Amino acid sequence: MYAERLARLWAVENSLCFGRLDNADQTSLYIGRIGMADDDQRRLLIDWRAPVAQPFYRATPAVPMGVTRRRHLQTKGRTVIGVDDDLLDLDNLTDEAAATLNGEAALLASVGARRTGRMRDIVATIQAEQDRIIRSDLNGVLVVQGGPGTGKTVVALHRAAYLLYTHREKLARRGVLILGPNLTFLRYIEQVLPSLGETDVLLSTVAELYPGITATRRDRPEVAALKGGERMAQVVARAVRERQRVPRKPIDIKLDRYTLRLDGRTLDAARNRASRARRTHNEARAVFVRHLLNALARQAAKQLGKGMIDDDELADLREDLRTEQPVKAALNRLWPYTTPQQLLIGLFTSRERLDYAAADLDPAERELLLREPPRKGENWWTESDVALLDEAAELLGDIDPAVLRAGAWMAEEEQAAARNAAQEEDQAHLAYAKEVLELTGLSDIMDAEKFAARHLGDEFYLTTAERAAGDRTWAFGHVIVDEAQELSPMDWRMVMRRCPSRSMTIVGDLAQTASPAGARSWGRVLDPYVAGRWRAESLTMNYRTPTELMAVAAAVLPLVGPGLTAPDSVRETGVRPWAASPVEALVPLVKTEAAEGGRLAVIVPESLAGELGEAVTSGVPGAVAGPGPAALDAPAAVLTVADAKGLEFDTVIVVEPALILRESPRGPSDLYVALTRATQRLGVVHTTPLPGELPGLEWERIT
Ligand SMILES: Nc1ncnc2c1ncn2[C@@H]1O[C@H](COP(=O)(O)OP(=O)(O)OP(=O)(O)O)[C@@H](O)[C@H]1O
Repeated sequence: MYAERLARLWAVENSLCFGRLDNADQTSLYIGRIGMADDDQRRLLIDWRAPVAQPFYRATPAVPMGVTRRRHLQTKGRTVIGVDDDLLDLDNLTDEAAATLNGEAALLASVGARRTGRMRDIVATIQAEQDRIIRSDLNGVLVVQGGPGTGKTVVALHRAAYLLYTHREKLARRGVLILGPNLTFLRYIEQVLPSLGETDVLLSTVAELYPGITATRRDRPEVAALKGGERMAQVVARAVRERQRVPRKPIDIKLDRYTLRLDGRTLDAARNRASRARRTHNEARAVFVRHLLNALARQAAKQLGKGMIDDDELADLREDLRTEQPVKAALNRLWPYTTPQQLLIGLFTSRERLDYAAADLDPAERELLLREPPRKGENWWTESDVALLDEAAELLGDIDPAVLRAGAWMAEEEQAAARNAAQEEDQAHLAYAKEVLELTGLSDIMDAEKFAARHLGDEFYLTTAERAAGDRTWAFGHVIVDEAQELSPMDWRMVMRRCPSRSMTIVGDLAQTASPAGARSWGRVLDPYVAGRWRAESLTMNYRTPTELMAVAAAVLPLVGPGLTAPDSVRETGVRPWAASPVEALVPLVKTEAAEGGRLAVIVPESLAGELGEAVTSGVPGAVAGPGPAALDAPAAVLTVADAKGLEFDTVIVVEPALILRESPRGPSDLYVALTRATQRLGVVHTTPLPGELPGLEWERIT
C-alpha cells in the first residue's frame, strides 16, 4: 500500500502545483495534480478535478465565476521559474496590469514546446471546451468528434482521471479500460495518467483484448473489410452449429459384447434437447451426452436380454457405457468440446466448413477467408480475428479448466478426478503455507490463505486492471475508445460486451478513418446498441499543427469527403512547408531536418516502407524504421501512416503523397492523417506529381 502511494506521489512530483486562483473575496486557492493538506488538515493544494478547481479552466472575463486572477505557475523541480496571469475581473484592472495582460501565454508556450516522444498531460492549460467534455457525466455514451490535433486523446485521458477521482469507489472496483489503435500509441500515452496520479487503468489495443492472444498480423484490406463486417456474427454462429451437426448415416458403436446403434432420430432428439437448453455449446454438451447415454443404456439393456429395467439399473448401465472408449470417441465426434481457437482454425482452413457456415457469403468471399493451417510456433492470428475469437467464445462458453488442464476432452468422471486433483494441490499449498507461517512465528500476523495465494502469484495481489486484463468476461465501469473510427462492427460487438453498463467515451474523427471496415457515421456504429441515447460533443481548435501546415492538410480534405472542414489552428509559426523532388533526395533532407533537433518522422507509402526504411536507417545516425517504442525515442523514424496514427512529431516528412493516396481505398484519409502529424515543420518529398490541390500551395521549393 505504501509502495503504491509512494509511486503515485513520485509520479505527480513534476509541476505538482501549477495554478493559483485569486477570488473576489480575497481568498486564494492553489491548484495541483492532486489534493494535499498539512498536518492540521488545512488545504494546501486543490486537486484539479475537484469542483472548486473548475473556474481555473472555465472562468473568462465575461463570466469570471468569482475569480479576479488566474495564475499559471511554471516550475522546475521545486522552484518557480515563471508566472503567467489572466486578469478576469476587468473592473479592477489597473492600467499597468492591462498592459501586461497575456492570457494565452501558458497555452502557447505549451503547444509550441518541443516534443519529447511521449504525450504530456495538459492539466495546466485545459481549455474551456475541453473541460466541459472532461467533466461530462459518467453515465451513457459520449461521442467526441474532432479534427486532428484538437486534443481528443489528451482530453479522453484527462476524462479518465477525472472520472476515477469523482467516482472513485465505483470505478476502482470495476476498472476503466482505454483502447488505443496500436502498441506504439499506447507507449506514447502511457505516462499521462500516472502523471495525474492515476495508475490503475487498463490500456489496451483491440488486438490484445482477447486474453492469451496478441494478434500482430494485419489482413489485406478486402479480407479485413469482410472479417470486420456484421455478417461474420452469423458465420461464427453457424460454425458453432456445424460442430453439432448430426451425420445422416447411423453410427454403430462396437463394444465387446454387442454393437449399439445411434440412428438419426435419436441423434436429432438429443441435439434438439441440448439446443433447447439455451446454454453455450460447451455447457450444452452435458445435456446432449446425458440424453444419448440414456438412449444407449436402454438399447444395451435390450441387447442383454433384460426386459424392463428400473432406474438404478439404467443408471449403472449408463455409467458403464460412459467409460467405454468407443462410446467416448463417438460422443466427442458428435458434440466436441471446442475452443474459439479450434473453431476458427477449423473454419478458415476447410472449404467444406466454410461452405456450410458462410453459406450466405459469395463464393469469392469465402475464398478470401480460406487460409493455410498454422505452422508450428506461428502467430497465426490477425487483428481482425480477435473480435471473431471473442464472438466464438461467447457462443462456445467455457470449458471446465480442469478439462483443459488435463489436455483432453474427457468423460465426466475423469473431469471430476481432475478437479479433485486440482483441489488436492491447492490444499497441499495451503498446508505448506501454514507450516511456513508457524515455523517463522508469523501466523498471528498473516493469514495462511493469503500467504499461499501470494506465493502462487494468485489474483489476490493483482490490481483491478491486471485482473481485468486476464478475464474476457470482465465488465468495466467505464470504457474509453480512442481513434474509435477505426473499429469494425465486429470490434464494436466485442467492446460493447466489455461494458454492459454502456458508460463510455468514444473519441475519433470520421475524416481520418483508414480501416476498410471502419466507421463512416457515429449513428451507424452506435444505434444498434444505444439508439438515440448517445450524446455528441465536438472539439474545434487544433493545438498541434500550425496554420501554415494545416493549409496543406486542408487542401486534401475535399478528397476525403464533401463538406468536411479542418479545425482552426491556435498558432502560426511563420514557417512554410517545403517540397522537394525526386525521392532520391530523401536521405540528405532527413539529415538536414534532423540536425534541427527534436523528433522527426518520415511517413512513407506502405509499398516503399522496406526500401526507404533501409535507406534512411543506413544514411541517418540513430534513425529507426517501423513502429515500436524506439520510434518514439529516435531522432528520426520511418513509419507508415498506420504506424503514425495518433502520434505527433516536431518535424514530419511525407514521401510520395500521390502513392499514399492511391495505395488504399481510404487513401485520402491516410494522406490527411500523415499531413497533420507535425507540430513545427512539414516537408514533402516526391517523384510522382503532387496530388489534388497540393501543387497550388505556397511551398518553399528545395532543389
Ligand atoms: N489544452 C491544451 N493545452 C496544451 N496542449 C494541448 C491542449 N489540448 C491539446 N494539446 C496538445 O495538442 C496535441 C494534440 O492532442 P491530441 O493528440 O490529443 O489530439 P487528437 O485530437 O487526438 O489528434 P489526432 O486525431 O490527430 O490523433 C497534443 O500534443 C496535446 O498535448
